[in-house]
Amino acid sequence: MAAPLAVSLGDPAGIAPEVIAESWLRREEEHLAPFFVVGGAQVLRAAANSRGIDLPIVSIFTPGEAADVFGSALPLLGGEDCTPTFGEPTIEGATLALHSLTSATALALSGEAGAVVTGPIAKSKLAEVGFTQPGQTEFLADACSLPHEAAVMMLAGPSLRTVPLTVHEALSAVPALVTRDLIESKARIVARALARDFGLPSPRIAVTGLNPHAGEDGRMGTEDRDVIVPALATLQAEGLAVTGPHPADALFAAHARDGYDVALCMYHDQALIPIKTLDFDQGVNVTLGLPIVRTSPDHGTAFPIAGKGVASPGAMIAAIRMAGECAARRTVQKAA
Ligand SMILES: NC(=O)c1ccc[n+]([C@@H]2O[C@H](COP(=O)([O-])OP(=O)(O)OC[C@H]3O[C@@H](n4cnc5c(N)ncnc54)[C@H](O)[C@@H]3O)[C@@H](O)[C@H]2O)c1
Ligand SMILES: N[C@H](C(=O)O)[C@H](O)COP(=O)(O)O
Repeated sequence: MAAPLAVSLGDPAGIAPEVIAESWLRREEEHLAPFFVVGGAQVLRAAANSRGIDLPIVSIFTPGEAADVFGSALPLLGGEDCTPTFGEPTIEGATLALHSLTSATALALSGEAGAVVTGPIAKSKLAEVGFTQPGQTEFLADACSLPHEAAVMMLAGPSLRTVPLTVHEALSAVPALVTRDLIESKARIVARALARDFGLPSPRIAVTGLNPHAGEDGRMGTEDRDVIVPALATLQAEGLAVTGPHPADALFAAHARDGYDVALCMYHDQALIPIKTLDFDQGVNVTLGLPIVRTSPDHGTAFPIAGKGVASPGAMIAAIRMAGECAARRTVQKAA
């Protein structure tokens, strides 16, 4: 049995508290592994109330107590809290979000938690309280003493998996960042992770072109011909099932998606638009390459709809489910 999952609160002014509450409410029908939340009791209660949920919360003092509580109440670890201000992010709330993320990550690293599921944070708000990384992915890399490039973001839904080669970078900076080394290193991490955590021993990796029509033989940009093609040749020589560079505009059609297990895309929106178009309410942001399991819903804080009872809990439920599945698989692997 894997250890319970640690769920970080996310920005308390966003929708994370309410979708976490809804996830606990649906724990049986959604077959969710036991989880506990780190901090934010009054925020969670207020968020639940905004959806008409009378949320039973029980404080636990160690993660090990979570499983016994989970069937009748939401286990909560840690007493840090803040005043609920739905839709209005505050410094107090950002501080709580950062402390919750830090504690949840530490519990996963110690093995007391089987995984960390991160509630969405607002990067710009967290930067005001000392968060220096581009996102939670890089925060987790630092916590695991890994270089940022070793932590690979994958978005996974029922229809599609995508990985952005470059992530939170200005579009103008992307062409220079598309290098053979980055393509080769991320493809290797993806291949290893899909074998380890997703039961795909030889995953088919479709790599997109950077330019329209994958450069049209160099007539619309040369990165595809001069950078991506050689990188793929190197990976193919190593035995990885990589193909491309594929024209990105046709790669996400239903018939095309049957031909690969994951699409390695050149930049953030090239990877995230299709997954959030096809599977928004079931999309999971999973970090590959870490010694711990980390997932997050594909959405953000959604401040404008926080506390209004309209946020879908689907992606948070999917993130918790995937974390439980990956944690259970790693527990079996360790025991073997
Ligand atoms: N997992 C994460 O930590 C994560 C993911 C994406 C964005 N963010 C952060 O969140 C903040 C807002 O980002 P954004 O506006 O680009 O993205 P967002 O996902 O917060 O919102 C995009 C749109 O989707 C809607 N939406 C989001 N989640 C929804 C849900 N569960 N149900 C119904 N509608 C939903 C929002 O109302 C909005 O219209 C930013 O600071 C960004 O950095 C965090
Ligand atoms: N790029 C992610 C998305 O749009 O879903 C989001 O910003 C989360 O990134 P981190 O998990 O690195 O914070």
